[in-house]
Amino acid sequence: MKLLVTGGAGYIGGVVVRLLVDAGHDVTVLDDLSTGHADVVPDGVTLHEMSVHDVGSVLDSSFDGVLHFAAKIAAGESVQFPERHYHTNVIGSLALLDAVRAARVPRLVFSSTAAVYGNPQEVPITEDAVKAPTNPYGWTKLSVDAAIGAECTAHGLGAISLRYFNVAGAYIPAAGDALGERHDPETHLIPIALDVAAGKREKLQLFGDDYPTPDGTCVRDYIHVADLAAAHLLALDAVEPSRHKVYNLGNGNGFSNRQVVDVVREVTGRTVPVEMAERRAGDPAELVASSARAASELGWVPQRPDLHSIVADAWTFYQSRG
Ligand SMILES: NC(=O)c1ccc[n+]([C@@H]2O[C@H](COP(=O)([O-])OP(=O)(O)OC[C@H]3O[C@@H](n4cnc5c(N)ncnc54)[C@H](O)[C@@H]3O)[C@@H](O)[C@H]2O)c1
Ligand SMILES: O=c1ccn([C@@H]2O[C@H](COP(=O)(O)OP(=O)(O)O[C@H]3O[C@H](CO)[C@@H](O)[C@H](O)[C@H]3O)[C@@H](O)[C@H]2O)c(=O)[nH]1
Repeated sequence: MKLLVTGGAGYIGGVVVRLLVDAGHDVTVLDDLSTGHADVVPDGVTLHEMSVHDVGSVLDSSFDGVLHFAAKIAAGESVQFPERHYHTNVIGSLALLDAVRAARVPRLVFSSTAAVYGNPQEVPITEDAVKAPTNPYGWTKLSVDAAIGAECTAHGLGAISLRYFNVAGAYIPAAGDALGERHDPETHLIPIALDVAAGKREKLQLFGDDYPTPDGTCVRDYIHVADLAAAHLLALDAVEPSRHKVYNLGNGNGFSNRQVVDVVREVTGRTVPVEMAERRAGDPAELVASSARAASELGWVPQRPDLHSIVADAWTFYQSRG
């Protein structure tokens, strides 16, 4: 298939691009490089360095599908600067839908998120659970999911929203460069804890220990970036015209922030000094996925569900970067 990948120079999009190219697809990347890196895009893949707001100048009827990763991603930032998230995630995605409609592109795979659920009434969270985001980031993704659903009904688009839980680890291929998280500034728990383990930061601040969880810190479900990326290829094949399908992607195992730090200590063999800090505004207490629907309908089976292997791959990548 001829595919456009927005955000394909980013952490997750970059791994998906690699898998798509390996599977023989003809891939084009659109990315403004605001958080991504041009060197992630493989040789032979065209990179349009531009904003998703201008995607109409790139997309034409020769494309068979779009995978839409380009977004602002940090939930905490979205509380402080909601306008950034609405501008990129909502207005940018609406520009994409306009371009998809104009060019009659038949397939869309969208990066949605566990953040659409907010504080769940039950865990694990199924796709039918109540959606009550606790931060603007989650609201932007929920509103785009709704816009995509309406687009499919009205105009025949076939789309899949993949609701990722916490993506972590690195893609370590047998040949070629490894791909991992390179956000600047970094906001995610695991790469920050690795920075501390490596001595690049003095200590890790843990945001809140008074949540209604077993040890008081937030609980998340970590999914290996390579497992997550594999789901996108399955999704491309599962798209059906005029339908919008939604799948949660996680391992179904919750780890508290303290437990994550313990795993980082075990994997690295280093000390990770921790300092308790205030809650980070907008954080839900617990996000753990039921991915039963993705298993039964997409045939998706994570190959690296163990948090130790996820952190070990992140650490291998971290060390490879010196
Ligand atoms: N990382 C996670 O744990 C996680 C979890 C759930 C959902 N997601 C979603 O997955 C997607 C990818 O996340 P990621 O972790 O790879 O983040 P990332 O920041 O590494 O990648 C996002 C990419 O989009 C690009 N981009 C941002 N704004 C753009 C714009 N206006 N126009 C064009 N390109 C733009 C960036 O340069 C970057 O390359 C996002 O949509 C995010 O919301 C991520
Ligand atoms: O220095 C830090 C960084 C994070 N945390 C905590 O660690 C947990 C996980 O935070 P983080 O790694 O920032 O991820 P989330 O805020 O859970 O969000 C990620 O996972 C969501 C899906 O669950 C995605 O939608 C988001 O895009 C992605 O950033 C939260 O309780 C944070 O408060 C700390 O305590 N200290």
